[in-house]
Amino acid sequence: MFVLVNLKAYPCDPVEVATAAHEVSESSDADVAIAPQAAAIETVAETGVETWAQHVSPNEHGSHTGSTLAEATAEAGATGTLLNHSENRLKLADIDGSLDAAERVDFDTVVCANNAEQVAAAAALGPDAVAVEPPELIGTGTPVSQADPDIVRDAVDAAAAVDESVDVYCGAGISTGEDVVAAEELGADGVLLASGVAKADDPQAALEDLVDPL
Ligand SMILES: O=C(CO)COP(=O)(O)O
Repeated sequence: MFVLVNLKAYPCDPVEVATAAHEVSESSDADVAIAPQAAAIETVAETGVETWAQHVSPNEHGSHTGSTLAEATAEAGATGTLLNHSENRLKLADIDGSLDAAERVDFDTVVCANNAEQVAAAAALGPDAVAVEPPELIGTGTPVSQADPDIVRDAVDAAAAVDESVDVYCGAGISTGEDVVAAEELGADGVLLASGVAKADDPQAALEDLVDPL
């Protein structure tokens, strides 16, 4: 299972979380990656953990003040990017443009979506993976696999109907190893989570618990 920890804009120590994630990834069957704030990509990548951007712009080098370029995040050490997170929704054309930008630097890509219909649309754009995250469950601690497992099943079917090669992750409310196993049993290839690790008193223990049953 792929475990992608999105640090959002939480006030955690990204290097502490990344160091723990690297250790847990090395000593378990899970692949754990961290998506920190853009400004922390370099220090996070230096820990050796797989490092992702939370977003990249469709823009290339040029007069684009405020843009987070795929090229800049790649130079800092990122190897993948989230796109269209529910807290940073994009227009369809911008998702497509950002996927092109990600392709320029050979990034892995995950396009987030709220439901199966959006998963199908996102899968049609050709990312490596889509992630279904019902916004109403984000940050609640109630996992989508428990609140409405059909959301995950339907997302898996919707992505496969469009493109079998697109992986499906699920997220929202995931914080325990039991939640990760439930996601796997529903057909997900990975999980996307945030507060269960970024807001934990002991991020290393939270990460160990997440991958323990895998
Ligand atoms: O938005 C999420 C991951 O990108 C999910 O957040 P939580 O894990 O805090 O519910």
